[in-house]
Amino acid sequence: MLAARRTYGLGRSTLSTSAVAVSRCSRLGALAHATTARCRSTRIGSTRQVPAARQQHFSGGSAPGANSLSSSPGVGLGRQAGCGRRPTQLARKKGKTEWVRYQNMMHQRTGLARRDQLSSMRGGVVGPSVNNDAGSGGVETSADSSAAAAAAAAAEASEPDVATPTAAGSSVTLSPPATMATTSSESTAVIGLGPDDGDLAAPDTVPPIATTRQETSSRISSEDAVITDLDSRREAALNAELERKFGTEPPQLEEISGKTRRRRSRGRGRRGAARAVEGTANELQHEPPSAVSGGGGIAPAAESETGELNEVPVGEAAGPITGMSGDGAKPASGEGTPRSKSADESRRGRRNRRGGDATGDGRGGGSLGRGGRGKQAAAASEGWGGGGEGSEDSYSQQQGSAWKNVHAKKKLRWLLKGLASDYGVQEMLARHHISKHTMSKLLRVFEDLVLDHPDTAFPGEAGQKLQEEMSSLCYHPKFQADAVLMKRPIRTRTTSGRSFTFSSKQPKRGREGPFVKERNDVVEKGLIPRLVELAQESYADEIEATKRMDSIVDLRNPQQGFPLARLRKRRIIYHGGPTNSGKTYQAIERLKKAGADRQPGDGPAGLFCGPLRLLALEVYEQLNSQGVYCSLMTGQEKREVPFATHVSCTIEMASTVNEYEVAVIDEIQMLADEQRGPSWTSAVLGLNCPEIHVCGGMEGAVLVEAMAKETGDDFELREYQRKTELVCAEESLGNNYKNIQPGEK
Ligand SMILES: Nc1ncnc2c1ncn2[C@@H]1O[C@H](COP(=O)(O)OP(=O)(O)OP(=O)(O)O)[C@@H](O)[C@H]1O
Repeated sequence: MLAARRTYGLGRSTLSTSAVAVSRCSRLGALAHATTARCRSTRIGSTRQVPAARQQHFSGGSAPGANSLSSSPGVGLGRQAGCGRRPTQLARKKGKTEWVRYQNMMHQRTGLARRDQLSSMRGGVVGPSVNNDAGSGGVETSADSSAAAAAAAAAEASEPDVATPTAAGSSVTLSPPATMATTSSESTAVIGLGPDDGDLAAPDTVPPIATTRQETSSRISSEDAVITDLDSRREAALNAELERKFGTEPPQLEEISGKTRRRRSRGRGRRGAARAVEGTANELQHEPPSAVSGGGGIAPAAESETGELNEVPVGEAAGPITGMSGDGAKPASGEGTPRSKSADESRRGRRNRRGGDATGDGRGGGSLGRGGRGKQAAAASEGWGGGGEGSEDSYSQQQGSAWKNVHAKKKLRWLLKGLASDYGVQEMLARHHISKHTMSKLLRVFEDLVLDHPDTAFPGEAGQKLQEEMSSLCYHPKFQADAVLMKRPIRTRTTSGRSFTFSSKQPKRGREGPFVKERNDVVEKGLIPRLVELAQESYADEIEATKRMDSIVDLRNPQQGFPLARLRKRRIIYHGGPTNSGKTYQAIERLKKAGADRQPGDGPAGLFCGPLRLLALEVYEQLNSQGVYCSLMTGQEKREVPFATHVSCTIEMASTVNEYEVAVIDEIQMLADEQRGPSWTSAVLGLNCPEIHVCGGMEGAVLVEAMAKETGDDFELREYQRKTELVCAEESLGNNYKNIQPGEK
C-alpha cells in the first residue's frame, strides 16, 4: 500500500479510503460490493486514482486484463461503465427517460474528462481505464488480497519513480454477460480507447460530443437489439412449437416495438408475462387450425378440433417459454365437438387465462410477456372475425360463423347488456315508445337472432356493415371496464383494424372519445333503427300501450293532460289592471248571466275560482243573495245548493271534467306561486269551458296569452284603470273590529 501511495502520489486519506474499499471487497468478493467499490473509486480524490493492488484484486490477478495495463486516462468505456451498473438499469431504477439518462451519462463523462485534463496539466497522474473484457462472461473478483498486493508491488517495481499512466493502468475486468459482450466491445471500439491507445491524457483526448452521443445511442440500441433478440427467440420458439403441433402457421401477434414492450412490461412484471404467455397459449390452443386458415364461410368451431389439438397440453403448446400450472397442463376436452359449444372448455380456458401458478421465464418483457398483450392477442385470435392470422381479411368471409364463437357470444352479451343499461340507448328507444321492459326482452330476442340467424338479424349490405361495426364494438365494454378498473388508458385494436384508446375516466360531455363517437355512429344510425324495426314486428301491442301511457304521463306538454279542454275552442278574456279597479266585478257580472237557458238537472253553468275560502264564500253569498243559485266548494266545507247553476270554489276544487258555460279565475298572478301555482295553471289549461274570464294584475297577461297560444285558444285582453286614487286611511281601526264599515254593496 505504501508503494502504491508513493507511486501514485496519493494523499494518506485517499489511500486509506481506497484501502478500506479494497479490503472490503476482498472480504466479500461479491459482485455488488465490487461494484460499490468501483463506484467509490471514481469518487475518491480529485486525482481519481485506483491503486494497482485494488485493480488487480478486481481483475483477480490472473484475469486477461490484469496485465494489460492501460495507459488510457480513463475516458473510455471503462470509465463509462465505472458506475458499476448498466446505464439502462440505472435509468430504470430512477425512472428517468432516455434523454435524462443520456444527459446524466454525458455529465458524468464530461466531469471525468475535465478531471483528467486538470490532472495532466498539474503533471499528476491519471487513472487507469477500466477495461471491459468481453470474454469472461461475468464479474471476476478475487478474495486474494495478497495477490493484489503482489501485483501492486510489481507495478511499483516496474515504474518506481514516475507516476505514468502506464503504471496506473491496471485493468478491472467487469464483463457483462455473454449477450452484452458485443455491445461493450463495440462501444470501446467507437471511442477508440483500449489497452493499446497509449497516452491519452492530453486535453484533446476528450471525445467529441458527437462521438459520445453516437456511442451512447449505439450502446442503447445494442441493448435493445439484445433484448429484442431474446424476445424474438422466445416468440420464434413458441411459433415453431405451435406450427409443429398444428401444422399451420400460428396467429401473428401484434407488432409492437421493443421499447413499448419494455415500458409496458415494467409495470407488470413476470407474473403478467407468465399469465400472458399462458393465456395466449390457451387461446391458441382453443383456436383451431381451420380458423386460422380462414375457412370461407365455414364455422371455425365446426371445422375444429382434431385429435392432435385435443392431445396438446397447454404446457407443451407454450413450449420452452413457460412452465404451466396443473390446470394449464390439462389437455383440452371436447374431442370432436365444436369448440364453441363446449362450455367446459370455455370455463377451462377462462381459468387458464387467469394464470394460476404459472411462472414466466426471464424478464417480463418477452414477446408474449404481458397480460394485456396476451389478452389482446387472444382477442385478435378468438375474435368475431374468425381469429388468427388474417382475421381482418377473413372476417368478411366468416360473418355468419363468427357469431358462433363462444367468445363472440360473450362479447355480444357484453355489448347488449351495456346497451340495456345505457341511458342514451334507453332514451333513443323511448322515443319510439319502447319501454325499458320491452327493451330487455327485445335485446334477448335480438341476441338469439344474431346468434342463430345472423343474416336475418343484419339483412342487406348495410346489415353486413352494421354487423362488422358491432363486432368492433364488442371489444369496447370489456376494455372500457378494464380501463376504469386499472385506472389507466387502454389502447386496443378492433377487428376492423381501427385502434381505440379507452380512457379510465368518464369523458366529459362534448369531449367524448372515439368510443362514444363510434358508439353513436353505429348505435344511432345502425343498431337502433334495426331494434325499432324488430320491436315493431314482435312487440306491437306493448309499443301501442306504451304510447298511450306516454301521452298521459308526459309532463313536458301539460296542456295535453286535459283532453276535454283540448276538444273545444275556448276564449280567454284577461281582465287586467290595478287593485280595486273593478276587474272581478265585471267578470262576475258576466258570470251571473250564465246558465240562463239551463234546465234543472243540467248542472252548474258558471264557475268562480278564487285563492281563498273567504273569497269563495263572499262570491257564494253575493250570488245567492242576488237570486243566482250557487254552491260553495272549498277544501274545508261543501255547500251544495239545490238546482244551483253556479259554483263558487277555491282554485284547487275546480273541476276540469265538468262542463261550464262561463268560468272566472281570480287572482291569476298566483300562477307564480311556488306552492299553489300549478292549480292556476291547471285551471287555465284544463277548464272545460268555452268562455273563461281571468282576473289579475297586468303582469300575468303575457304568460296567459302564451298559454292560450299553446292550447290554441283565443285570447282577449281587457285592461282596467282605477276610478279613484287609492288612499290609505289616516287613522287605524284602533284595534276595534267595531270600526269596520261595509264596503262593496
Ligand atoms: N262598475 C262598478 N259598479 C259598481 N261597483 C263597482 C264597479 N266596479 C267596481 N266596483 C266595486 O269596486 C270594488 C272593487 O272592485 P273589484 O273587486 O272588482 O276590483 P278588483 O280590481 O277586482 O280588485 P282586486 O284586484 O283587489 O280583486 C268592489 O267592491 C266592486 O263592487
